[in-house]
Amino acid sequence: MKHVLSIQSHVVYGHAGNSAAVFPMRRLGVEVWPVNTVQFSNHTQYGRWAGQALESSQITALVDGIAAIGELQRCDAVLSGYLGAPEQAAYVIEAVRKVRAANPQAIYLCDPVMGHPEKGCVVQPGIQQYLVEHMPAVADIMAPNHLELEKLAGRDIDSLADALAACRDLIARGPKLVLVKHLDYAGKPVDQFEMLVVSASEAWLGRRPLYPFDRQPVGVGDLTSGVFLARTLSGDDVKTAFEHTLAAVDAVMAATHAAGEYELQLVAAQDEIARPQRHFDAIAV
Ligand SMILES: Nc1ncnc2c1ncn2[C@@H]1O[C@H](COP(=O)(O)OP(=O)(O)O)[C@@H](O)[C@H]1O
Ligand SMILES: Cc1ncc(COP(=O)(O)O)c(C=O)c1O
Ligand SMILES: [Mg+2]
Repeated sequence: MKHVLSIQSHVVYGHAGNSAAVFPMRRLGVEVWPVNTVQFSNHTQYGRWAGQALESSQITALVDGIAAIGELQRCDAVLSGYLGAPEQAAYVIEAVRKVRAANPQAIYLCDPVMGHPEKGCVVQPGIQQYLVEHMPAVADIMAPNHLELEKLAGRDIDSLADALAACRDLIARGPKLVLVKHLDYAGKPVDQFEMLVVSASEAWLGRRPLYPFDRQPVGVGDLTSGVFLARTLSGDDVKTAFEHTLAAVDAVMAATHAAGEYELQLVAAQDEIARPQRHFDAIAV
């Protein structure tokens, strides 16, 4: 059994952050230790929410608590996502350091959630800058969306070639692998949703259907990075983990669209998260 320390948001209603990633990872056979950076009534794209951020030092206190019962060396990976305050980022790095000290094989997947003002994804000021400056040197895997890759690269990405170059530049700064959870550029097939995964020696493009939602569901990125990490820990190579992620996330999006729902239908689609019926071949690029 693999164990993931997952440091992300918690929403009471619906699915984003840990509330989008923990159940799928468990459904994929991975044990998850959730640390909640915020506890909100609902995700921020509703435009209003109740709740608050966790005191930053609690991240260290909770990790120390696991070490104190002698279990931290069982941690195989740290996953971080939505943060509630810029101060939390340094504590995430501290948690990674402690986990690696307890288990030198442990990996760190950083989903650099930066927010998207136009879409209504609200992230506190200062978080973006910290993620750009500090996380590439610490993370083994980074999982940006298109906008986050542009911020990490410090330039616009207008083509697949641009995206590949940005991923390779990012790899030169630290991570061994970059998963672009959402790629968007002029000329992309209009009815397809694209993802990309890049290492120093390989690059795969993935396509899955784009569904015509009235309101775009939230938490897709968090689901994507969680599934990819769970499959990677289970022993998949990069291509296999990527193809499983494409298919599992597609199954959730298809179920959500078919149900006419705004929140991700993770429970309804749970069997397909574990064993998707459709398969999407990754394309070598
Ligand atoms: N198959 C799909 N069909 C339609 N929309 C999708 C599909 N998959 C994801 N999306 C939407 O694409 C957007 C991706 O969000 P973005 O912020 O770019 O990245 P991420 O969620 O990866 O952080 C979300 O609004 C999500 O609802
Ligand atoms: C509380 C919370 N967590 C996480 C996210 C990130 O969601 P996504 O996976 O769509 O990037 C959001 C986006 O609005 C959010 O409000
Ligand atoms: Mg995201």
